[in-house]
Amino acid sequence: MALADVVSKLYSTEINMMQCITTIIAVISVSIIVALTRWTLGTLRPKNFPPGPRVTPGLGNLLQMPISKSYLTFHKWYKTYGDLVGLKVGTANMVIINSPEVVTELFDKRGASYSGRPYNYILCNHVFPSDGDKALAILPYNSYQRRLRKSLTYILSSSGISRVMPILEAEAANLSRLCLDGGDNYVRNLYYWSISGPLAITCGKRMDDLPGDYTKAFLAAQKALLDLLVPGVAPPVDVFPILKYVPEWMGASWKADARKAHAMHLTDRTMYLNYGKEQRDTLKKDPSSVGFASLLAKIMEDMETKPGAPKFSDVELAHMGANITGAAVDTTVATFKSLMVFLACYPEVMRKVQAEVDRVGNGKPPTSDKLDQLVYLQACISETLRLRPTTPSALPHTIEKDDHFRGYVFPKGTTFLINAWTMNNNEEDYDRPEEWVPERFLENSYGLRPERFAALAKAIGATDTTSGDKTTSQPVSLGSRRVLYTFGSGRRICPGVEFATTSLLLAASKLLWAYDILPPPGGVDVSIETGFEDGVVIQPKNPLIIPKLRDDMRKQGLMEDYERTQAIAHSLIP
Ligand code: HEM
Repeated sequence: MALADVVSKLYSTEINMMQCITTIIAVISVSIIVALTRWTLGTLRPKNFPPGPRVTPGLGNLLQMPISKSYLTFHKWYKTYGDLVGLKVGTANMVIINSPEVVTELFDKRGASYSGRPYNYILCNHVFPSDGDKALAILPYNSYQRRLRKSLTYILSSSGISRVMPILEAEAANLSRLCLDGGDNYVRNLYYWSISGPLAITCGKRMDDLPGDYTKAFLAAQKALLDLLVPGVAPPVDVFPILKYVPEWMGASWKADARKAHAMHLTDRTMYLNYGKEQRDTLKKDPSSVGFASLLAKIMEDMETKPGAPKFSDVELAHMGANITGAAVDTTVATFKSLMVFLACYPEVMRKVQAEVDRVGNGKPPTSDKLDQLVYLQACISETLRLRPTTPSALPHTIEKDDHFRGYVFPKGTTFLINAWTMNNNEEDYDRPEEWVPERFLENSYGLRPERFAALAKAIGATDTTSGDKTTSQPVSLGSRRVLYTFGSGRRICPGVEFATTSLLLAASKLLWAYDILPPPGGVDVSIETGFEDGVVIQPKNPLIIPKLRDDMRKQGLMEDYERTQAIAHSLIP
């Protein structure tokens, strides 16, 4: 080949290469422009979407999204925009619901569509990566979620609560005994109490039989998980999916954190499964040796003996036990801490509660069969859940298909938040909503302004039976309106409502029978801005109240109550 031919060939190859590179660059540039344009358009407010703060193209409302005490910002937005506030979180659509009527219409009446959960990439892919390996609270609304939830009725329905009541009572009596340390280990004791009930009823193991540092291990695992949910701490991979691909060595340390959380939770739920199997084996060998079959042992028995019983894999059973405890502990402890702080802050209310528990207990700590007589204490718990709703925005729900409401359009996949904070602070509904006034729940079972309650009752044709003796107010249903929205609503409403309120009533009544609740040395701060933590649940920054024995006779009374209830619990779970 002549030199000229070689040069010309090389030259034309170079031209081809150049053309090729230019084409690739052009294709990449066009793809980036298309992707950016689509992203930017996706961050704009959809047509007929509820009003909300102005969006920034490319970011939506991300710049305005609060990362701390979000409910306070949501409340300001409610005052500007009303019952429904529409937001763009990146390209995702979010609607905040601020009124009970809208919650009823959407979550309750249209529950079949409004019961999904947003997909959380970190939890679903890294912490709980395999199928069936998912906490109930994050499962999509599907047949497995429904089967799992239904199985909980064995311990969480009204009859389930009666079944587990002796165990809950024993754990409440134990909390009173632990407080004989004068409050030195108050927070640790609260966790011990709140873990012990769910643990015993799900897998048939008492806390006393576990290694001494289990509370610590449990809390470390909870923290590892919750840290991955706190905005600002965890990276927003659901908003910017590209962040998923950032390798660990380039700063994506959340991947290591998620692995750690996965390992800790795997150890925990394996423990539940093994204890459940242990109890099932014991029951098989000698059914009379155990008085109470735990949730896991009962499901295993049903799977073995009843042909049509729902089937669960070992992974699913392990999750079931551990998840119940996980969902119960932080919420119950936070509510209890808030209740005690309010009682310490309002000694006159504490005295009224003590008068009630003394009357009901008749010389002893109140027993579980008298809980319905603790009307004033129940009012204090309801008022605490109103003023400091433990989960102020509940958990998000999503819709599977487009929907229309009041002229608005909600595109498929929109996330909805119940803004319990705003509903609980609504001035039209509540007299002096910013104050802790348990008496409002004696006026009527909803704690509403009397005239508001009467108007709502009239509107649905209900009869007010609360007039007369205010200390024995009869619950009057206001149709489908819930007393409070702190536990969410619709088909994903907290299944542990009765368990939580029963545990709180038991523990608080026994504690107040035995102790005065004194404020910590520096006093209590009940201001939401300065006195309460900024986290996944609302709880006091300084919960360290001082339980002071009312008199020495009460020590004897609480010890007798402890021994009596322990003997019963021990006969149920030896
Ligand atoms: C004061 C205590 C508690 C509060 C404030 C609370 C609050 C909530 C809220 C707001 C939800 C989401 C509801 C929704 O999506 O509409 C929820 C879900 C859940 N709660 Fe509770 N909870 C408490 C105690 C408990 C207890 C004691 C248990 C178990 C014994 C429990 C088990 C669950 C479970 C399993 C879910 C997930 C339900 C599902 O996704 O279908 N909770 N809770």
